[in-house]
Amino acid sequence: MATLQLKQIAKRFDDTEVLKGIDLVVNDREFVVFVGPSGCGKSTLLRIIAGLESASSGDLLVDGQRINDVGPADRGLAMVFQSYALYPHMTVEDNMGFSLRLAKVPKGERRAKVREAARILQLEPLLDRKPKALSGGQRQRVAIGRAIVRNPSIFLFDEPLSNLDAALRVQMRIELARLHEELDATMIYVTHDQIEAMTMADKIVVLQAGVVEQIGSPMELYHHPCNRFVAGFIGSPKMNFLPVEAVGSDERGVEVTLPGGGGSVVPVSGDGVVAGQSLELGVRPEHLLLDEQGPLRGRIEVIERLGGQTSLYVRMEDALVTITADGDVTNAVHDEVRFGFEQKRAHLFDGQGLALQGLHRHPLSELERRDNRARPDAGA
Ligand SMILES: Nc1ncnc2c1ncn2[C@@H]1O[C@H](COP(=O)(O)OP(=O)(O)OP(=O)(O)O)[C@@H](O)[C@H]1O
Repeated sequence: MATLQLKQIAKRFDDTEVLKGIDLVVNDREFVVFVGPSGCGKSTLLRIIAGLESASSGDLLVDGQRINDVGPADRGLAMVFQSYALYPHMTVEDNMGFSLRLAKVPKGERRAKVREAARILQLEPLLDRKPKALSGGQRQRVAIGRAIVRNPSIFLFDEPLSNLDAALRVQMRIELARLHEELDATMIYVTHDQIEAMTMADKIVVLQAGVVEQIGSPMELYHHPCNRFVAGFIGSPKMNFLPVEAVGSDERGVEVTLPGGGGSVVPVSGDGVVAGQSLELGVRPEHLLLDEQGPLRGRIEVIERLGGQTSLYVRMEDALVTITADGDVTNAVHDEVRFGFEQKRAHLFDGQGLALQGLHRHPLSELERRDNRARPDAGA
């Protein structure tokens, strides 16, 4: 059992406040990913959890016990770093067993634990090798093995895949997901890569400038981003944003004037919206649809064919939008195209960048329901 709770964690380096009161619950066996742009404070937050950095204020609790003053070695956590930090003169087996040797674990027991971790990570044939005779992915697995042998209550990963090439990152992502299943452990994972966050997390924590922007399951964040930042950060290719003007609102939603003069009703709550108000329409590339009758128009600037699907980059009057189309779409660069969008999948953001609340929410999965119950702040 390991539940981690952060209460109002803040961190200052001299005059700079890099974490501004973080509240978070990481439930037992959850895979939680901290994601956000460079410098948002995610590594600092992980290092505070690990005990490598102290919080300026706030409380950290593991299973209800305050651990702020407990040293890093005694927190029952194990951290895997981006730089693998393996000892070059030691074999894989000795690298993996090193912390156990320091802890004076008897040799037989040490060997058994290392062998078991090597089995889980498929490193058995490599136990006698030195790190320099390993590939990047194999070194990273050894670094993970070093954490596994310590049988931590919580695993902490700090961008562990960023030194690997794209293909290996995909493979390691799958292995980490499998590892999470097999070990049934609580894991906290830091990345700036929203695809890693989407594919691995039970729960994503989106950070920006030391503040939590939103916490939710991957699909919760995809369907219901609470603001423009989260909407633009989660999802690939990125969400498109278009300036629109409110005409009015009723029970169907908010009616807006689109760029080019067409109109549309977006099924979101119009509370507080006044006629003439400037808003932003957010539509994901996969929800923009080529349609000769569509209310939007532009000229294709670039076409990216990925095989199964094609990205069209379309220049509108004052925006460049991305449309995800069929792989076999026959359009060419410079074509004028018309397109529309799925209204029920569109978002509207006010002048502060806050999302107007959707009238028709997608049904939550069982996981999301459980997740929301566990979060006292998760009302809507
Ligand atoms: N020891 C330190 N002294 C002063 N400032 C620091 C220190 N460590 C981090 N910072 C600052 O704190 C902020 C957050 O850093 P942090 O490394 O947590 O960001 P991050 O989100 O992990 O970014 P990245 O993805 O680039 O690693 C940055 O502005 C950084 O410059």
